[in-house]
Amino acid sequence: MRLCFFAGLLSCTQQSLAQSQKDTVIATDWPVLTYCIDPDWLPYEAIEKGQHIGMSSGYLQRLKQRTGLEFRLRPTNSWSETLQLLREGSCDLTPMLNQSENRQDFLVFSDVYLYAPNVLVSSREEPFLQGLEHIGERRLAIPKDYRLLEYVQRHFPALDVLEVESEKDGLMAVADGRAEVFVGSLYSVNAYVQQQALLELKINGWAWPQDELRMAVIPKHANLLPVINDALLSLPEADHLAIQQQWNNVRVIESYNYTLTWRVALITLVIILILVAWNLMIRRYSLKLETKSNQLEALKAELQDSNLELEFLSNHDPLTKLYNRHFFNTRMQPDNRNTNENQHCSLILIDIDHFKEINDEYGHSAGDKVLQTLSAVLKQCVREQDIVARWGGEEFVIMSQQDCPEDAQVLASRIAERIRSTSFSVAKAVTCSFGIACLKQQESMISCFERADIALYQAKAKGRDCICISEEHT
Ligand SMILES: Nc1nc2c(ncn2[C@@H]2O[C@H](COP(=O)(O)OP(=O)(O)OP(=O)(O)O)[C@@H](O)[C@H]2O)c(=O)[nH]1
Repeated sequence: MRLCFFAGLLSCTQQSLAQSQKDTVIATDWPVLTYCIDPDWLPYEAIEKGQHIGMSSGYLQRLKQRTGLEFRLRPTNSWSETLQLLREGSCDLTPMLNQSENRQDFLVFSDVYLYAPNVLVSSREEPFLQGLEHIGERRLAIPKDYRLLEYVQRHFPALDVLEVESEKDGLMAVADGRAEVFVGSLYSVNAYVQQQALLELKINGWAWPQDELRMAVIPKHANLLPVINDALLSLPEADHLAIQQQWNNVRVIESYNYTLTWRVALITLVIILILVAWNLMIRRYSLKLETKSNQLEALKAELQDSNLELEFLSNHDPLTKLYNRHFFNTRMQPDNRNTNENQHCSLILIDIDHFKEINDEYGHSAGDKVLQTLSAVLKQCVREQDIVARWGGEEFVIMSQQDCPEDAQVLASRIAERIRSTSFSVAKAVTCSFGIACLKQQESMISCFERADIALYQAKAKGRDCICISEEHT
C-alpha cells in the first residue's frame, strides 16, 4: 500500500512576481516591526524553541537584506492569538497569510508572493472526492480563523464543519474519527503526516481555493507595502527555490502494509511448527517402533535359541549329550528310514558291568562322570553316519550301517578296547557287555532290537566284558 504525496515546486512564481529586478533602496530609519506568526504551520512557519522557522523566516530575512527593515518576533501560542494581536494593533506584521474579507478589516496586504494548493485528507477507506462540493454528509475539519473556514461558511454553508485548533489537530481529528475529511495546505499536511506517521490517512482530492500567501501589516504601516512589494517581487527565482528546498520537504512516502506479511509469516511459522511437531511425533513413533522391533528381534532370537535348546533337549540326553531314547525310537520307525539304511544295518547294545557297585562305592556323581566319559568314548569310536544314543540308565545303543556282523563286531571290539585303555574317574576297572544284532530283510527294527537285547543278556550271562552276536542273522 502506498500513501503518496505528490507535489511539484511551490507555485510561488505562477504569476510573474519577479518582473521587477530593480534594486530596493535600503533605508535605515524604518521602525522595528513586531511580527507574529502561526506557531505551528510547517513548512510555512512555526516557532521552535522561541525561534522563527519555516519558509516565512527565509522571506523575512531576504526582506530585511533588501530593505533594511528590522523585524522582531512576538511569539504566540496559536494562529487565533496571532490574529487577535494583529486585530488589536499589538503586532505590526505577519509574513504569510491569505487575504480575506474579515482580515481586510484590520490588515493591509502585500501582493501574492507564494501560491500553494489545498487538499482534502481522509482515511484510506473513503472514496476519492473531487473537491469541497463532493464532501456531502461527511464532517469536515477546518482550523479556526483560517481563510478556508470563511470560504466554506460562505460557499458551502450546509457542510458539517468541525472547527479545530490547528492543521495538526484537524489531521488528528480525521485519524481518530472525530471528522471524516480535513482541508488544509498540501505542504503542511504532508509535513504533519510524515511527522506523526499518520499512514492511515490519504490525500483525497484538491480543494479550491488554493492558498495565495501575502505579507500583511496593520493599517498604520500601510506606507511600507510598496517597499515590501518591491523587495518580494524583485526576489530572484533562485532565492524562492532555496527557501522552498530548505523547508518544503515534500516527498513520496512509501509505506508498506506489513499486516499481510505478518499474517503470511505467522501462518508459515504455524505450518512450520506443525510440520516440526509432526516430524518429531513421527520420529518419536519410529523410535518407539524401532525399539519395539529390536525387542521383537531379540525375543525372536531368544525364542529361536529356546526352540533350538528345546529341540536339543527333546532329542538328547542332558547328562551325556548323546541322542536319547525318544530320538532313537523315532529313527527306528520305518517311515523315518530309507532303503539304504536298512541294508547292512546293525544294532549294538552296550551295558556297563556292575555299574551299581560304582555308584555305591564312589557315589552317584562319580557314576555320572563314568557315564559321560563312556559316552565320549562311544562318540569317538563311531563314524559320523552312525547313531549313538543313551537307551537308559547305564545302557547305550549304536545303530551302524556296515557289514554285519563282521564290521559291527570289529566296532564293538574297538570300543571295548578303548574302554579298557580309558582312565575313568573311579579306581575300579570299567567294562561293558555288548549285544549285536544284524537287521534282517523284512525285519522290523524292534525285532532286531529285541534280538540285540537278548545277545546282550547272553553276554552278561557269559560273565560280562564280552560281545555276543544274535545268531539269527542271515
Ligand atoms: N550315577 C548314575 N547311576 C545311574 C543312572 N541311571 C541308572 N543308574 C544306576 O545304574 C545302576 C544299574 O544297576 P543294575 O541294573 O543293577 O545293573 P548293574 O549294577 O550294572 O549290573 P549288571 O548290569 O547286571 O552288570 C543302578 O544302581 C542305577 O541307580 C544315572 O544317570 N547316573
